[in-house]
Amino acid sequence: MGLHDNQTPDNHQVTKNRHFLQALGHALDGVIDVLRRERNMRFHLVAAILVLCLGIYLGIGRSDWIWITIAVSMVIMSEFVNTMVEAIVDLIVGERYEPLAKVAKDVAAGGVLVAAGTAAVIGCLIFYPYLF
Ligand SMILES: Nc1ncnc2c1ncn2[C@@H]1O[C@H](COP(=O)(O)OP(=O)(O)OP(=O)(O)O)[C@@H](O)[C@H]1O
Repeated sequence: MGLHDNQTPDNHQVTKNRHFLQALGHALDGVIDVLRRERNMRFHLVAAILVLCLGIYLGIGRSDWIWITIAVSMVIMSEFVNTMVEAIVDLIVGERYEPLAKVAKDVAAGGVLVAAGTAAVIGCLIFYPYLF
């Protein structure tokens, strides 16, 4: 790949994307990064696939699928925010202990917990009538 004027000499881009495909490529890098860095994200993904299979198997209704979609995307988005907060905090404070870094990371992790808990409740409310 040739050196463009929005890249450093070592080929790392540090300026705005020039076109949609370049932006899309970086957005996909972000998705892969979250999957690589976050063990919980891989767990959430497996859980989402299981819910998808169960939903298809039980033939759940259209509005149930809408709720499941909202619940799954809420958990995934919270993992993205959590990873983003961790990266920014680590960038700023590195290995140094900072009480505010702890607050930022703990609150971000708490957000994932709340989202996952809410998704679990939604899942129970949806699947209960089909199973029992
Ligand atoms: N620089 C820091 N200063 C103060 N506390 C920190 C700092 N870095 C991490 N911590 C504390 O250690 C905990 C774990 O940090 P880590 O970076 O592994 O985040 P995590 O939320 O455990 O990540 P994951 O979401 O991958 O499980 C944080 O929740 C926070 O309480």
